[in-house]
Amino acid sequence: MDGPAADPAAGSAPASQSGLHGDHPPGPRPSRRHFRPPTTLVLTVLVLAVGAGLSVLAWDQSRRWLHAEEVHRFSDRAEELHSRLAERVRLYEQVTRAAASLVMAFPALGWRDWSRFVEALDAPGRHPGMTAVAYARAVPPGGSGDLVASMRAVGLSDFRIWPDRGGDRAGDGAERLVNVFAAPVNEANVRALGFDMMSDKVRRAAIEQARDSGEPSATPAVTLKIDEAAGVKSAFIVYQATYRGDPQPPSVEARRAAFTGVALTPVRIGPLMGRLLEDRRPDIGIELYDAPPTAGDFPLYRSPQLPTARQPASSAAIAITRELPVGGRAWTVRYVDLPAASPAAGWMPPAVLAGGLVLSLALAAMLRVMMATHTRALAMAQQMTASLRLQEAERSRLFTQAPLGIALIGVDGTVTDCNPAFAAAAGMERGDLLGVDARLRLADQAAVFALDAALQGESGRLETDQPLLIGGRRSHFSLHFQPVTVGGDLKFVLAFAEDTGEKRRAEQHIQYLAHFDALTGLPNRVLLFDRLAQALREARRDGGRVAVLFIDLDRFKVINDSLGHSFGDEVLRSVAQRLQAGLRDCDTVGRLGGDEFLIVARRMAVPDDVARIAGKVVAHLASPFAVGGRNFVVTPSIGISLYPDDAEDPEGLIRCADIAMYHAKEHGRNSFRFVTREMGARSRERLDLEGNLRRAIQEGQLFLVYQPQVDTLSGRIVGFEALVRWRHPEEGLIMPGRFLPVAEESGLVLAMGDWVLGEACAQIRRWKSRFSLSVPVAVNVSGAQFRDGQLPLKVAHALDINGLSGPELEIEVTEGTLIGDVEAAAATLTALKRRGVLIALDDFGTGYSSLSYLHRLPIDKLKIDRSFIHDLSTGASDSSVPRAIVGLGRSLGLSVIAEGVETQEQLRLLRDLSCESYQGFLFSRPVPVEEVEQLLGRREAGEPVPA
Ligand SMILES: Nc1nc2c(ncn2[C@@H]2O[C@@H]3COP(=O)(O)O[C@H]4[C@@H](O)[C@H](n5cnc6c(=O)[nH]c(N)nc65)O[C@@H]4COP(=O)(O)O[C@H]3[C@H]2O)c(=O)[nH]1
Repeated sequence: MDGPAADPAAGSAPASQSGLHGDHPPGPRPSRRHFRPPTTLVLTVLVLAVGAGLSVLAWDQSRRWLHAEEVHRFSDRAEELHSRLAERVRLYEQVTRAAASLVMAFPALGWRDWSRFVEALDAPGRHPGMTAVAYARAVPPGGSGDLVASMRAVGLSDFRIWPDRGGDRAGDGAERLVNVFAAPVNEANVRALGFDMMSDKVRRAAIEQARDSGEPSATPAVTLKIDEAAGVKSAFIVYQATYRGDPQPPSVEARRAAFTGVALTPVRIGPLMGRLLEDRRPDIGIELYDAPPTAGDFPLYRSPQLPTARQPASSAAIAITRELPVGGRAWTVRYVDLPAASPAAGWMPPAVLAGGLVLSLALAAMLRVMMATHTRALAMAQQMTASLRLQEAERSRLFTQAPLGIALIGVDGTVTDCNPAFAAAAGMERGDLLGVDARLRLADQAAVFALDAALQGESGRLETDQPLLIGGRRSHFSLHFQPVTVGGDLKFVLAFAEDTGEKRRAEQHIQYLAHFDALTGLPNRVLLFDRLAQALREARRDGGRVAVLFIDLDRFKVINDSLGHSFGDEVLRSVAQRLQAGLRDCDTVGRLGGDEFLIVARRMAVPDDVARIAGKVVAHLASPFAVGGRNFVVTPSIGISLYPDDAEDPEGLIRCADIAMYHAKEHGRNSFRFVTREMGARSRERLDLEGNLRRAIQEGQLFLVYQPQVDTLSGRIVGFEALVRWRHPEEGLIMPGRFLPVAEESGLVLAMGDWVLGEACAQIRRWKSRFSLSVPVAVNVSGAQFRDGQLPLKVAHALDINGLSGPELEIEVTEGTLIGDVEAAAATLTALKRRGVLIALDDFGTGYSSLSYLHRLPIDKLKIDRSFIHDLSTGASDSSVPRAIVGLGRSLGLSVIAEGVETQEQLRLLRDLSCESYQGFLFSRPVPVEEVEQLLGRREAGEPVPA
């Protein structure tokens, strides 16, 4: 039935898809060579460097661009300026030419005409720098006198030709060219009249040039005669020759021959340039040279903003040099950009640089932040990858180590993967399971249906008691099929298998424990209540009666305490068996806890039926039990309640039966009682009593009475027994028989015992001092007090604070108190004895055990229980027990006292038995302190006391 062999590799596809069963063991993967990105710092520096480089480039480019722009702008301005300068110079030439034309047109032109002509021209006003428009007449050799005469004739009386060249320069025959007209008329111009132009070499050259060319001709830079006093050199003079006859003779010779003089216009270059530049911002500087300048040349003009020749010109300064034709000369004009004066976008390159640098910095900072973010993201990604790997490994581990069986079943129904838990649940090897067709191998048909449904896309669960797979081991399994789809397509089915067999058994056990008593196997309180409720429902329906029998084992606590708990447990098991044996099937016996059992008896017709059952229980338990090699009898006290007579619900019935059980116990044990109305009331009273007793101890409502103990022969008082009483504020005197059981059950007996001990010792001290009391006073100590472990300490304390040495006090313990743990009892008694107190064994003869332990205990006195004394007088039994006790005491060296002696007859018999002392109503009832004191007083006085 293994089916076709499946390809395990193909089969494991879903597993690898799901990643449940990874091939790789968890742990670090083989390391790979990773591209290590440049560090953030390197990249940042790189970006910063590139950014700075680009910024510098941009700065340089913008600087160049600005420069080009500036050059362009500057050359425009320079060209414009140059053309204006050229225009102005041309105007000077025209004015000169016009003046020459005037002379040629009117050779007889007078001084006044000239002046009018110049005024009309408004030469100095319209032509800045032009100081005058003048005319110098050629004076042939020897002609100077005529000229002077003619000039003086027209009113220029001071006219003379100057400089004096020594009468036509020693007859050099040189032609003179004398300034005859100069307008406007002013002092300077008039002073210049008569000047012989030819006397100056520079001027003569220009004049000859003008004469020979017929064109305007200019001098190089000269100092005008009018400026000589000031020494200003920067001026030039434009000359235009005048001819006789033909205004423009055709040849040089003709021109020389016809030459009559020159019109001239002296021009100061400063004003000329000043006017030229005055409407401009000082953004351009001009240097004017008479010829192409060579190093060290002094310019005709230099703008004041320009550095002087001594100051080095900025190499960066933009300059253009142009040639300017001036009266046949070629001036050189150098235009220089004045960057300081130019507010052009000089800020731009630094701004570009600064901006670029700032941008680079910002970029670098941004990059740094981005890189940091990137690094963080990378770290996070690595962390996530690591955690994903861890998860994957965890999942894989989970799959393999999961206690839940998990299998992956492919769409064709074959097992493609499974974990060890699934294989274990199936009882097969994992390898044998892979490739198996699950639908053919599932043992439970319901599981096959569920798997089919899962392969159709429907999940399903089921529980099965059959093996998981055919041939597998049997248990109880919980199966769950879960289809896994991706995008609506079924990929595989997950099968979860849990072996719940163990769990089920545990649950069943818990269920059992929840309803059955682990010790006896009987139904426990829960199940008892359930059965009782069920029985009540049935009785309600059928009208029958249900009886509840509350069984408590008499003195079981003593058995348990004295013989050990395992012994007690054995007794309880034996009791349980006997109780069960005697009942009908329809009845239920259960254990409520401790030594309490409950019987629920159904279909009771009359109370007698119940009584019969109770009687049977008593009878069944009557025969002795043999446990741990001992034979002993366990008697029950049974309380009975009936439905519907006493109560209608389980709680009520059990409470009633409980109350009745207490009554059975109080009235002789080993018996049963039906509950009565009065019993309920008493049970409530019991509860009230506990509360009141608590208050009584605190509020001092307790007091002690003392019963004398008397010598049987002499009748002398040999001691007293202190007995506690309760004076209830409303109910009056309450005897210990009523409140002691409550005190013992509630634990109040400890506080009460402390009080009794303290009070008795205090009383002894008082009597000792007042009556020289020499007999002991006995105090009863309950079992709880005795087992408390504190008794020797408490006794010592009570003695100490009252200054008692010990023998004044006698401690009475019952035989039952001692037999539980003889060793411990012996230790406590020894401790008491060591403190000097006397020990009396109360109720002696009623105990269970043999008297063998007596010699091991430090006891002083045996008290014969009063039931034996009572029986003595009634003749109910012989005197063998008191006799034996007296004999025992004697043989052990113990004194013996009889309790409850009421009659002379009893006293007589005791004397016969040689019992030393007695106490009882015959001599005195327990009496209050005052009465004791009367007795003591009389005795001290030597009076006889009643005997
Ligand atoms: N019928 C009859 N009874 C006689 C006669 N002579 C004495 N009795 C009574 O017998 C009881 C003697 O005390 P018990 O055996 O120690 O029995 C005591 C004792 O076991 C317990 N008890 C009393 N006082 C204390 C106490 O202070 N502490 C403790 N732990 N138990 C106490 O209560 C029990 C009952 O005490 P009481 O009611 O005082 O009852 C007393 C006393 O009144 C007699 O001639 N005839």
